[in-house]
Amino acid sequence: KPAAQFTLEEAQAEVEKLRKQLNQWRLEYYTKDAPTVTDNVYDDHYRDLQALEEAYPKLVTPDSPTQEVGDVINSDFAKVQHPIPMLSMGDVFSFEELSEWDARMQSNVGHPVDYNVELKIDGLALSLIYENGKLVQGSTRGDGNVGEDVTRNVLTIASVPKQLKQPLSLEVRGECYMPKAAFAKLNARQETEGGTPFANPRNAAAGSLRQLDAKVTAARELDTFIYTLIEPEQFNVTTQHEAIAFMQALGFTTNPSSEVAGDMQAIDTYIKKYTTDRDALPYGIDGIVLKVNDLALQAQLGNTVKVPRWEIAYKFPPEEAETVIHDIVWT
Ligand SMILES: NC(=O)c1cnc(OC2CCCC2)nc1N
Repeated sequence: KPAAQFTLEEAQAEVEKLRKQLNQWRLEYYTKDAPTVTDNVYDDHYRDLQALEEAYPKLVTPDSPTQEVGDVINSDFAKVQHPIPMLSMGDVFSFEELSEWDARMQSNVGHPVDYNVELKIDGLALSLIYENGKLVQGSTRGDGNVGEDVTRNVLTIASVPKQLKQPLSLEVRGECYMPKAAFAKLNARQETEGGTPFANPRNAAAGSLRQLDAKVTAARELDTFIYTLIEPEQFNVTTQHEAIAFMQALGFTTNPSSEVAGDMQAIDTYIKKYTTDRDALPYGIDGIVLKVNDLALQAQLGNTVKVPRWEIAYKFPPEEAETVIHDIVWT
């Protein structure tokens, strides 16, 4: 029932129940990568707690999941400070909202803006740092400022170049994901060996990358799509589309489906294409990402505390989780 219909006592009891339940689910999700509920169930309970905390602010406690930013850091990993924060993305859930975002951008900037449109790979964010072309560090996003050092695990991922084609010192970021076929094989093996099957490829990728034993990671057939070049001006790269080509030329795996779009018509076509093609892709996507293509303009627009102003994610409606898992694992 709506938060406003709760008395303070009822709200107190409900908030405590929701907080305990959500923190238990967070623990499963972030430290054991084996959640017992789907993301939608988690999100619904989270929104109920948020509504009650808004109605009764004095019920908010520091340990409430609404007060925590980003991933829970697994203390077994060494910590890594990200020199440039790894931000998450604002997201919209309809083409209309996306068009409104675009309209605000165009009026903000005062002239037509080109976007680089990319598939939103459903994995976990990864940072890779190279010195003179040699991979020296791999890390997770963590809370955006402090992540986990997963270098040993990253060295076992075939698509991560250990040595770049040029002896450059740079940082790139991208998505670590588990291809659908690898996910099906893994869950089938989990079933036969009495392990816990993973709910979806994203959880499987997170659980596989954030393994303390790199040999386990090596067996999980993880893959990557790299999409961000840090400090591109150092390499005279001026657009996001160019940055992807530059990183591909160095040996990184980049997603072949990114393209420059000059208007919402082109973006609508892209969204329709990948809404249709989604199930046929060999990897999971949960939407598309629009980025201002001109990197100088991105820098000018800057970021809010949590998300860049120059990009937005359009999220597809959640597909029937059971159907997806059923298609992949048991047919
Ligand atoms: N999951 C993806 O495929 C994806 C995620 N993030 C980004 O961009 C970063 C750049 C700064 C904040 C988000 N691009 C993507 N394609």
